[in-house]
Amino acid sequence: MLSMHGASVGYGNAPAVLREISLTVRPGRVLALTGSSGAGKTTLINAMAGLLRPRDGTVTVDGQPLRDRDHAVEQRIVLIPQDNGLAPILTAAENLQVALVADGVTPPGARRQTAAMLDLLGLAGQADQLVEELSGGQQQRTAVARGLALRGSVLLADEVTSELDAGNRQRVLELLHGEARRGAAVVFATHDPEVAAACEAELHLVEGRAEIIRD
Ligand SMILES: Nc1ncnc2c1ncn2[C@@H]1O[C@H](COP(=O)(O)OP(=O)(O)OP(=O)(O)O)[C@@H](O)[C@H]1O
Repeated sequence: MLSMHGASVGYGNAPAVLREISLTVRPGRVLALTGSSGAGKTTLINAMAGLLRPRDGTVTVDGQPLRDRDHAVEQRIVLIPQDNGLAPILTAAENLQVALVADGVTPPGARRQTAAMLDLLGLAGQADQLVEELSGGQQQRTAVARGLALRGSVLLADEVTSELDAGNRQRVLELLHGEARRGAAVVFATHDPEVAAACEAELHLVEGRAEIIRD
């Protein structure tokens, strides 16, 4: 269980972007994180991913303070970042295989799981293409495929449908809900009100504070 208690998060000496944030990310649910551009969605996701340490308050995972990104990875907190985080000079398939092997999957197992996951995202034909040669939406789906393949206990998805057409957006949304049904706690930052409305819970960021819209 990932929780924040009274957390303030910011960069350098600038005033905090987020103040007194308290939330719990529950297994089995998709929490939509909404707010206008610059409201702090990525900042909040990065704090939950262990990439940013709160100035005040705490981020805890199963009751233990989250130390850093390595600790988050150990706790199976998977991040699909806004800029996709893929290695551009590897193929789509290699990006998944490298992540799976690093996670302890055998190479043949990683190849099988990669093929199945890329197929699920409609990318079977792009498996052997370099990421830098894929379209923005194909890269975004590759990043989603990699994030899903890692089967996290917490899945943090930062604006992962922004470049997708309606059909693929729906497909990714269904897959994120599928992760929740598997038992993961899913957090999904989005600008899209329709996408947010399809999530069980919603947290809206405004002026550095978090308002619970649905819980
Ligand atoms: N690395 C950084 N250094 C300093 N300030 C930053 C950094 N990253 C973000 N910020 C600032 O933090 C605030 C929140 O940014 P953030 O990216 O979290 O918003 P967001 O809600 O994810 O926006 P968007 O929807 O446009 O992606 C902004 O004012 C931004 O300028």
